Amino acid sequence: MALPRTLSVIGAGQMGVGIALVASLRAQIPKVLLYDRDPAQITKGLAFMDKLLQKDVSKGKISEEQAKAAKERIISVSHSSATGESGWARELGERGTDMVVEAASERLSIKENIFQALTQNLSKDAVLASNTSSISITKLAGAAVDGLGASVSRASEEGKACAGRVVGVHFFNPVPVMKLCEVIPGLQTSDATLERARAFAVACGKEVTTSKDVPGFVSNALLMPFLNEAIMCLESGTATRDDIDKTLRLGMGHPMGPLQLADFIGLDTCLAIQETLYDGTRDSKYRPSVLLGRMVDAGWLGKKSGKGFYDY
Ligand SMILES: NC(=O)c1ccc[n+]([C@@H]2O[C@H](COP(=O)([O-])OP(=O)(O)OC[C@H]3O[C@@H](n4cnc5c(N)ncnc54)[C@H](O)[C@@H]3O)[C@@H](O)[C@H]2O)c1
Repeated sequence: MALPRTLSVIGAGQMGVGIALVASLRAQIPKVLLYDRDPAQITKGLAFMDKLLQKDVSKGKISEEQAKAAKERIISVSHSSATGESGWARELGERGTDMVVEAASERLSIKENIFQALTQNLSKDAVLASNTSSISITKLAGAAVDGLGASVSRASEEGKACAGRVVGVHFFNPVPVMKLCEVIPGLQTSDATLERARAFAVACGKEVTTSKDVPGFVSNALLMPFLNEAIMCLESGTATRDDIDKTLRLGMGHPMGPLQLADFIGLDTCLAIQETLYDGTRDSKYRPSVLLGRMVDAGWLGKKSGKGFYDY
């Protein structure tokens, strides 16, 4: 199965940077374009990548040359280098993008706008993948068709072909370390797109599982209620932060406690996933804890902002 020659990663947060790195270092995609609407995120992301590559070199996992080649394959694209509202998408198209992995913030409206801009600017055969943790791939595929304009219906042949190239590729955090990629077909995803997504994940060094397009997919439909229960335990004073995390670490053998894990994922991302689970199922068991909402209101987003349940 052919791998992309030019991969574009949208969003240079903790996931986008990790995906760009494994695509370059492991899958050896010749060109990996990294775009974020916030140029500071790209600068921060590239510096973090350097640190990870140097760590691999010092441990003898890769050579200096491999690290240098991996770095050279990654090209940053920022708002300042692209003009107009969709200038970034035009630039990704002009540079020959044949696969995208969208890893922007977990908000439906953000992702819908991105997918619309992608169909307006990229070649018709480019695979459009999302790293979303919970948002419906079927919905994103619908948004991609809307990008073609009001005259193209979602059920027309053109609409079906466009939606058929949208797929979920859900990597885990930290991407260079975690061995799994969950692949999610939407209702419209073609078999060829699914195979290209799987081949890409395998080339990035991952084992692949497949989940149906349900809110949270398999992974977060199981993980998020667990994290939410831990936050509710803290909220109700059942135990302290340290005792909740210690219980799971030492009693159940988890590598980190649920509150620490929520901090690592990002509390805004956890809240967004829980809201998708709750809205998508209307099942009260998925209601996000009030404390989680308040922490996000306070801007305490976990490790990435320097404060969450722990200080960083
Ligand atoms: N954090 C995790 O553990 C984890 C795991 C698997 C999947 N995900 C998913 O990956 C995606 C990214 O998560 P993250 O943890 O990297 O978030 P993050 O907050 O670290 O990064 C998100 C990035 O998206 C950028 N962004 C926002 N809107 C944009 C736009 N319109 N165009 C371009 N860039 C935009 C932001 O500037 C930011 O750099 C989300 O969909 C999330 O659910 C996260």
